[in-house]
Amino acid sequence: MFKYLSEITGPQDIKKLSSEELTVLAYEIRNFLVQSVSKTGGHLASNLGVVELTIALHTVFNSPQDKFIWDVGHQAYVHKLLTGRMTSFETLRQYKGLSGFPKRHESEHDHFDTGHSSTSISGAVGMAIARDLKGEKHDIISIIGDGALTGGMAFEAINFLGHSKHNVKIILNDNEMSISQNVGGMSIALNGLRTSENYTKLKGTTKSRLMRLPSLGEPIVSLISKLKDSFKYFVVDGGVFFEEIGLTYIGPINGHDLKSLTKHMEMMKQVDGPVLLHVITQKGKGYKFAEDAPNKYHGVGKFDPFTSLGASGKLDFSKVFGDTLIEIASKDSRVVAISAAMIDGTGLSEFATLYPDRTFDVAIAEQHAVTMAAGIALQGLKPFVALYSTFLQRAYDQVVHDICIQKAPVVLCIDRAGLVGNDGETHHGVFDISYLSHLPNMMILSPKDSIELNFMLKYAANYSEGPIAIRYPRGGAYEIPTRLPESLAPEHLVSGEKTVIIATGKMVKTAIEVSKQFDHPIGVVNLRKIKPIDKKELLEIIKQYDQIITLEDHMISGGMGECVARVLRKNHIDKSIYHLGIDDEFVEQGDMDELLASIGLDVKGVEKFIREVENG
Ligand SMILES: Cc1ncc(C[n+]2csc(CCOP(=O)(O)OP(=O)(O)O)c2C)c(N)n1
Ligand SMILES: CC(=O)[C@@H](O)[C@H](O)COP(=O)(O)O
Ligand SMILES: [Mg+2]
Repeated sequence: MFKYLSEITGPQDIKKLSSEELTVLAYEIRNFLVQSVSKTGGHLASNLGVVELTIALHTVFNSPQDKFIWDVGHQAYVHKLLTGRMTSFETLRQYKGLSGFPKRHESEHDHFDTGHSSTSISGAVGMAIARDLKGEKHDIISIIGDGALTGGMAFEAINFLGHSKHNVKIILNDNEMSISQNVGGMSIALNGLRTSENYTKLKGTTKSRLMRLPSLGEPIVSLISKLKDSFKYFVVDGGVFFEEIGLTYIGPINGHDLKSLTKHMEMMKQVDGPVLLHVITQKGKGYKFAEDAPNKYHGVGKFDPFTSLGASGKLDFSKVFGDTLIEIASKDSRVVAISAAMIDGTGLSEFATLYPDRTFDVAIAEQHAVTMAAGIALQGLKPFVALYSTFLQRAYDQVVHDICIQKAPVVLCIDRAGLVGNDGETHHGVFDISYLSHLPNMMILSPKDSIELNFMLKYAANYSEGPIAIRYPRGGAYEIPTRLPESLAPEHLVSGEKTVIIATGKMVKTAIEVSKQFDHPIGVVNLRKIKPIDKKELLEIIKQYDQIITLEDHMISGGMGECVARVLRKNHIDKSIYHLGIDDEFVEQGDMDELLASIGLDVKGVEKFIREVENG
């Protein structure tokens, strides 16, 4: 069915194909991607946009000697297909299956693991330094999107590269999209290049323009070094920003024109120094539904390829957050929302429509988001910063230095806390309690269900003593039928004997299920305020038990359990305490239930553990 694609075992097979055959290959790849991702879920739209770009890379460069670094890495599916991994696609993002991101352990063609944005240029510069010191000769190519280019790290790397002058190639894949519309001054500047008269003309005349260039190889090298100043305006009078900072700029070029891509990549190959090729692509290219709504097809679950994805409409914790914030903001004009390129994912879309002047999407700039929130808070407004747990890792120092030390009353709304599932180790939010709980002035809340999340957000809106972090999980929201929350003190949900489980967040639900598996009652406590722990109330509850099991989908080290153990130690309570959570390992990808089972945090695993403890 896939005449050319099925025959590709590695880049050497692509190099044998004629330009006509490569065009058919591109068509087959798009077909394959839509069919395959519709069965597994995955990052579709970005990959549809880089089909020709990736074919051209593998035609011009020699992987694995030449090394590609894919920024974020969610767009590396085509690269995986062209490097012998086609048959693994049925396991994409599944437990033990093909990763949705580049993985060094997966292939000799993957050289740098990614998942978080804006790391590729720094990684490439590092590899170039090593190459040069070792006296090796090969190319290192960072492929970075216009969204990822908004991240501070990318600027830091370009700043360094502009003066270090290492031979690093950067392909800027500009599709005008982050997950949603890309935002920011850089995005406006790129738009200037895209819409420049020369590029508009060039789109139709690439061929004739290129014909006027000298043939590739030595002549172009000398042309570049002799005519550096005119070369920088080679295609359009643009790219000045990159040029002034010290990079050679080529572009913009049409990223769906294979011939043009190949010629310009050959050209950039000749440049001995930092060079950026600006490629214009369309996110979702070739699949109408994704072209029309690239944000909906950025990351998808399983879908029917013949019908459009419906609006999800499902009530997840992000939606509970967004809806509650709208309710709060309607009564409190101090409330503003901040997102770092994740308006949709964090449930802020509706808020942004209702309150455009009070919504700030700062692009992929978590550090800036946090410090900006401190500035807003210290001037008497109430910023709610919605970030995924894993991406807040970027802004650790800003949380310490700008929020905690100044006691800025910022609300950190930490979405995707705990395991996230198929994105795997780069995306699990399993470190936030550790990196927040040791910070003076920080309060950490962790709702057991959607009712508690609503309650905590309202509590945070009225709290002005300092920062509050509220962590909640990825996925469907639910309510556990208990009393409505009146306070944040530990909640003794199930009374038991001998053994009590102290759980937090979504693991409270698991603990309740576990307690039902026993003939004798097992106690359950909902520790919804992790820091500071209301020790009087907690000690009062646990005095009736002999042993304590703490349960969290977070690292054990620095996690909730260790916070509880510290309270016991400080108060000279000598009871057995066991911690269930994630041990000293990165948890891989997979469906959530599978992952929880694999690390013993499902109902069965916790039950087994308690039986072992109880039976000595
Ligand atoms: C530090 C960080 N923040 C947020 C994200 C979430 N994220 C993943 S892809 C993406 C958009 C990237 O846009 P771009 O680089 O232009 O690639 P495209 O999807 O357009 O191909 C975002 C915000 C991330 N991976 N890393
Ligand atoms: C690649 C990336 O970082 C995001 O696209 C991420 O995969 C989104 O995760 P959610 O599906 O949880 O929003
Ligand atoms: Mg983009």
